[in-house]
Amino acid sequence: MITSSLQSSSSARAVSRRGVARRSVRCAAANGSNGHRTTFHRLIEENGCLLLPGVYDALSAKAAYKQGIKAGFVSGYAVSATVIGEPDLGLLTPPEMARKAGQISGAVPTLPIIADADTGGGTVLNVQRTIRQLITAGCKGCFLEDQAWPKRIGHMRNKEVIGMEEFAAKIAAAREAIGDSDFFLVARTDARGTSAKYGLEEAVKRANLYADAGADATFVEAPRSTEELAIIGRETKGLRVCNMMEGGITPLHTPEELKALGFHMAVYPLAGLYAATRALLDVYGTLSAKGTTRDDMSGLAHFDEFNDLIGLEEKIRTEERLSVRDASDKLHVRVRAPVKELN
Ligand SMILES: C[C@@](O)(CC(=O)O)C(=O)O
Ligand SMILES: [Mg+2]
Repeated sequence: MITSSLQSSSSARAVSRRGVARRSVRCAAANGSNGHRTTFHRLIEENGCLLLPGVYDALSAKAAYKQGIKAGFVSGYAVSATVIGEPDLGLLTPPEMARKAGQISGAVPTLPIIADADTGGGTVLNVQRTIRQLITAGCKGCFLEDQAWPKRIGHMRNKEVIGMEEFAAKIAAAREAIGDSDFFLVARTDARGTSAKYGLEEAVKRANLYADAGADATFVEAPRSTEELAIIGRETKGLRVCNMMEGGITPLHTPEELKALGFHMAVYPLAGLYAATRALLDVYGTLSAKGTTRDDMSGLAHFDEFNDLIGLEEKIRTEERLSVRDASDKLHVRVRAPVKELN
């Protein structure tokens, strides 16, 4: 049976012995693991259960923000697919993720983002470098997972996890790298999905150890039923993340339903990617078959709608404010009048 007494397992004690401070249970989103309040603690407090759709580039982030989304998840699965055209099997590198996250936060600074740090890229040293790169890129948090290399998609078979103490040390390393930065650390365990080897009990045990090691929230990946979600909501400490992947193992729920089950963040990592992919397949199929889109443009954004989304008018106004037109109506950079010399 799963009970919270698992929290005092010998593994947890071993990590504490190594100097990782034991944290008290955080029922509400009041403060971060090191006592300070991050953007994501505030957002969770304001929203109860924060909806976090996946965004994978500047455009998808702009679309999400325009539709009233308050925060985004930069999905490793989606960035791997869109940047290098590869499945989410650890081929995307941490600097590639940081670069994409930086483009997103630069384009939509009003949309706080949490990036997928996957396994952190190697040892505790790689984890610290990855965290610092994500902070520099403007991210407000990350997910770090305990999968063994090579990592796999959370809802795939044949996953492996590293030792729980080894991963707790990575969480402690991440916490140290975060310092006082406004950065929310989510510890993910993939133990539930390791077929015959481990089950939900192991995943709960790991989540609690990772909370003790310094994570702001925990994320048990790939629960198989609403009953399992309820167990995670009851048996794990502190703030909890839930992954809602269309076509995955876990039944889909709204943030309100997940809140009632004890969760604080509802991630829909692939909804945008899958919607865009459907639209691309459809329009290229139409072009391939008919050679034109003129008969049906219902699946396309309108010219004006698109230009509005990416802020064309505002850029034109800025350009005009900072430029002058010559006699032939060409724009030139406005040159400041020379400062009058004082004698
Ligand atoms: C959430 C995810 O990590 C996919 C997964 O492994 O479940 C992502 O990259 O979107
Ligand atoms: Mg991922």
